[in-house]
Amino acid sequence: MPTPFKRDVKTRALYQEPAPHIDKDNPFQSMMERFDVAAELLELDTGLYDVLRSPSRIHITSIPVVMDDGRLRVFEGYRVIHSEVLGPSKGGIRFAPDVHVDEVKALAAWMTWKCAVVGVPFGGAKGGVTCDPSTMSAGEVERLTRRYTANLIDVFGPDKDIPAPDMNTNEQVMAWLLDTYSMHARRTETAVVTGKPLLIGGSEGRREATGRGVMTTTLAAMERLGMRASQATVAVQGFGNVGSVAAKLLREQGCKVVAVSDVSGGYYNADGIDIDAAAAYAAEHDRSLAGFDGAEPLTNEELLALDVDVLAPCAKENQITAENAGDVKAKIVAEGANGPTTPEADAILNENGVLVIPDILANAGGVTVSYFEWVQDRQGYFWSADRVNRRLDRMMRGAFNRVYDAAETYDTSMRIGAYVIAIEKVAGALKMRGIYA
Ligand SMILES: NC(=O)C1=CN([C@@H]2O[C@H](COP(=O)(O)OP(=O)(O)OC[C@H]3O[C@@H](n4cnc5c(N)ncnc54)[C@H](OP(=O)(O)O)[C@@H]3O)[C@@H](O)[C@H]2O)C=CC1
Ligand SMILES: O=C(O)CCC(=O)C(=O)O
Repeated sequence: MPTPFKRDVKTRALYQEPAPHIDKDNPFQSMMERFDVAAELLELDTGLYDVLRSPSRIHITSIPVVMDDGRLRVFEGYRVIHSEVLGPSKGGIRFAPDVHVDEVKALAAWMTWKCAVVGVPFGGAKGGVTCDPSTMSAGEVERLTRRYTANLIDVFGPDKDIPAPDMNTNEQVMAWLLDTYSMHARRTETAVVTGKPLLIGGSEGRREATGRGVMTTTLAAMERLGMRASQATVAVQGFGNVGSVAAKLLREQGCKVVAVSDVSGGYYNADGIDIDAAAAYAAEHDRSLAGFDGAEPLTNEELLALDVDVLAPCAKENQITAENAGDVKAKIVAEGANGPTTPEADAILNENGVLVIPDILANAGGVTVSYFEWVQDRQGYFWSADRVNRRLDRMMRGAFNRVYDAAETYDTSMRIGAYVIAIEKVAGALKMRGIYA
């Protein structure tokens, strides 16, 4: 079995004096650590370095919402546009209690690199609102979404900035966003948002696209390592849009999915979990697996340390850390989530020969089908699920191979290989557009 790429250690701080303090839980710093390694490998011009590390614009907005009990509450919302160099900016919106501006900045930059890695003609953006939707009624979430959209009406637009779903947002939230934008525009503008319902211009395959990309890249990694899907065991952390679909599709490819989890904890069955039953259970229980009896309970920490072939973290940032990376026994880590592995954990996984399919590649299926959705909306011509999935698989395979080859060429990890491809592309476009003029 070939050894995964080893060299992934930053040796000197070329670009910043003094070297920045790295707060290991700050996603933007964690993104920058990887960016620095790739920039150094590319000997990136320091001026370009400064442009690429800085978000183009950060919008922060106060969102007053009348709650069901009549009280007025004010939520804080963000939209960070990291880059528009390759096209209109693109990226999801998340609603979560721990959303903060540094997280959204990191997620926006990851969108820029992700779009460049898979080759979709978008820049990067991300949005978020600090709120806990699990404690809010549908009416409260709708009012929050509509006010957030209205406050950012000049930011969004099919040729400017195009949102999509992320954690705790879904097709319904995208439908409210579309409707609010369209009310202000005085026309129905389907291409302003992706990940919306089929009935109002959504695409076949978008809901499953991120999990599908995780499946495709995992199979490509297995082939490179000489592993067979029919003999592989898998553990998936997070059972939302990304995790549940990745689990289902890997199961369909013959893998045995022995563990899944959500915030209620992990669920383990050595004979393989019935993913359809787990998904049906979660759908009936307010999205939660709590009480699912097709498996034994285990903690999320225990799930990460299971003796499986593939570990797919599909929940949130900073799950594989310096503290637990040494316990990871999987041969492949497929990052369905954004930023699930800290830089310190990366070094440990690399040292232990684990092949990490980085987030900006593994979870890029979502934005790829979002691109297809945007194209279809603009053409007013809609594709079959089969066409969407074939094109998605082709793009994800192509991107996987380019990243794998870049990692070999630079004798580095797939993560740094992916950053190298992305930075080269965005920096090349910047130069071509004459940023220095
Ligand atoms: N949706 C998309 O198209 C894309 C999403 N991503 C990324 O994938 C990740 C998941 O997004 P998505 O599936 O859309 O989000 P969802 O909100 O649909 O699902 C998130 C899942 O993670 C679980 N979870 C949250 N915290 C933990 C934890 N500490 N331990 C275990 N499970 C946890 C949630 O559990 P519970 O439901 O119980 O809260 C839920 O099952 C995020 O990082 C997102 O940025 C990346 C690309 C595209
Ligand atoms: O589909 C999109 O436009 C973006 C999805 C997203 O937010 C992500 O890839 O992290």
